[in-house]
Amino acid sequence: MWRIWRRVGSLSPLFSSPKSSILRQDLIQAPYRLNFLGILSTENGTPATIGFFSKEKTPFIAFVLGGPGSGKGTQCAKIAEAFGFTHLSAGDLLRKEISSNSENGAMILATITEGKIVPSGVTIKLIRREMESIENNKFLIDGFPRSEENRIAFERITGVEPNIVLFFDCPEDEMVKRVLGRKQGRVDDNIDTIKKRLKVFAALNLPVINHYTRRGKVYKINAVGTIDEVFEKVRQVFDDCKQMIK
Ligand SMILES: Nc1ncnc2c1ncn2[C@@H]1O[C@H](COP(=O)(O)OP(=O)(O)OP(=O)(O)O)[C@@H](O)[C@H]1O
Ligand SMILES: Nc1ccn([C@H]2C[C@H](O)[C@@H](COP(=O)(O)O)O2)c(=O)n1
Ligand SMILES: [Mg+2]
Repeated sequence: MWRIWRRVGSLSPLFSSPKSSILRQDLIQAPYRLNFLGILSTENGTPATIGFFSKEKTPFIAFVLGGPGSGKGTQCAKIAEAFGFTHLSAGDLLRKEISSNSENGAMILATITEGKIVPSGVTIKLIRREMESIENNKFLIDGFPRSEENRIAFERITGVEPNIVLFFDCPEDEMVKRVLGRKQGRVDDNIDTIKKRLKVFAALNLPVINHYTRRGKVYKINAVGTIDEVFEKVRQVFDDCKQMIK
């Protein structure tokens, strides 16, 4: 089983307050603490790593990034069908939390309505829960990481980096047009929130894409064109990566 949650490295004793994050309660069985960014650290403040996966069974992970309305969800559905991936949308998982009246529902709703980013611990917990419950070794993680804080927290907690990162590059006016035309009743599909989301994308998500570009992991796809035209470019990426995908 690749779904083995194991501890990597030796870590110092926990000191914590009782009202702690979901991360510590649910992800952490051993003596760690969270720093002010919500990132695990040891007692002396150095980042700690807890692996999600056993080495032999680490899944193939593709992060799927792009601005609001760039077509991430649309293309992920097609990739999942054509290449047998499980599609996990961070936004969909957060919306499900809102509709299930979970303890974080109100906070998530307020954050999404403002076009801001939900704390990493909350989102990673939801992603982890899905990855644990699904028997697949190929995951598309859509809309995550949205910020360097998301990215660093995920890498520290899982001990892995994505195998590849798809970046759907789309002009802002096209993204606005698509989001306003979506008509799925999303609280954030209005012009005021879209403007905020575009700003958050440029300020917080582009640095993540730049980081993975430096790591040689980014496949930048021009998202302009019909859905099928864009998918042909995506298909080429996955065909080229076939050897890497178990
Ligand atoms: N290539 C395309 N051409 C025209 N419309 C598209 C294209 N791709 C997706 N759309 C439409 O644009 C809208 C937004 O697409 P989608 O939901 O896939 O974007 P997204 O990147 O997941 O956005 P968000 O980050 O807001 O979830 C949908 O209504 C979708 O049908
Ligand atoms: N990693 C994430 C992903 C999503 N969110 C919040 C903020 C987004 O505006 C909203 C909708 O996501 P989408 O469906 O557009 O991918 O969900 C977040 O806080 N952190
Ligand atoms: Mg989406």
